[in-house]
Amino acid sequence: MGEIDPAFIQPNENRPKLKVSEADGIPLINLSSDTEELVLEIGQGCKNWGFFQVINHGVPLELIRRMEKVAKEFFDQSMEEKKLVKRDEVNPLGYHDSEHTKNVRDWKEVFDFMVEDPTFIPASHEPGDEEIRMLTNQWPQKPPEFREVCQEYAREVENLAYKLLELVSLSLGLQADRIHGYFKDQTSFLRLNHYPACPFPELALGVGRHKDAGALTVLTQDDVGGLQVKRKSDGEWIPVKPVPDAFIINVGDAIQVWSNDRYESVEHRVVVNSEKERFSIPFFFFPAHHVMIKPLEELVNEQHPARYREYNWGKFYATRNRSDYKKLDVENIQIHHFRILE
Ligand SMILES: O=C(O)CCC(=O)C(=O)O
Ligand SMILES: [Fe+2]
Repeated sequence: MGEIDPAFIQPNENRPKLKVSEADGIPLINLSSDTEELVLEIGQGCKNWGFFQVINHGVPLELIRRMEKVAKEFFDQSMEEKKLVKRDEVNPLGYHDSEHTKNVRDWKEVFDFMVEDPTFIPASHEPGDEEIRMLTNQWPQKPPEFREVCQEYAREVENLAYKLLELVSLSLGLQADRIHGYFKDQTSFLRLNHYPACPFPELALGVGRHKDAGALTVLTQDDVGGLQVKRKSDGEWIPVKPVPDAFIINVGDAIQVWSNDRYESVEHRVVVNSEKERFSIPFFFFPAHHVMIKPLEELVNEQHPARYREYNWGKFYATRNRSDYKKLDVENIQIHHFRILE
């Protein structure tokens, strides 16, 4: 490992400082507290950080262990084996190792699967193209229990995501189930991330700075650390401390728009290190492709005029994804493209 492939090199302004402050303000919330208290704490986490962690979340800990085990076993296999379930132009699901964030290659390999099988999404990002495509998962033969564990894990984390969605809705003064309907025929997916040790941790990132596009992300990480969040108060990159058995939750762009900017989708990134590999498993909670996203009426009034024009979720996501398969010279679509200027 002498030279780094230039595709991985971050532009100067995005390179990580490897010494970071130990500051910690990201709330840790005990989900077994009573609802009133939870709503308050979650509202504060969403408002102040866009991130919080939860414990006593109801996802069986032994299932998380089994999930971590099959993820590690899968990635430990030879490239030849992993490529048997490689993503391609036809099927974007399965294994891949060449994702780009903002046109720089991420130092990671991943395995993706949809929560609903099949899932329906727009065939292309082209605004005029109404064709719909059906996505189906592809599963590796090895390890043998991989598929079953992944599916069981997905159902449990999905339940947690709905519970969190209710709490977030209540914290915005909405009915608990106000946003539920948008997730019928959801386009949610799970990703297993493996960040190998990297000889150039000052030049590359596991995932470049980005915001999550969907509603919520529910992530489990191992004890290595590396996820950093851009602190709202001063723009500093703050590490999200690994807490055993906790899930890290963050608000995505869809919640920012639905909430009419009461909550913001916060930038984050993953730094890698030269000694340890790292594993993480995000669940991206995404609405159905046909959902039009716009500020919720209840949150629009004279003091808070609508800040966004409506946009179609499926097309937004298809456009965002256009640049992560191959390096493409396109601007990443962001919700600010739909912002209504005052
Ligand atoms: O691995 C992590 O901790 C976060 C990954 C992430 O932000 C993403 O995949 O969107
Ligand atoms: Fe993310």
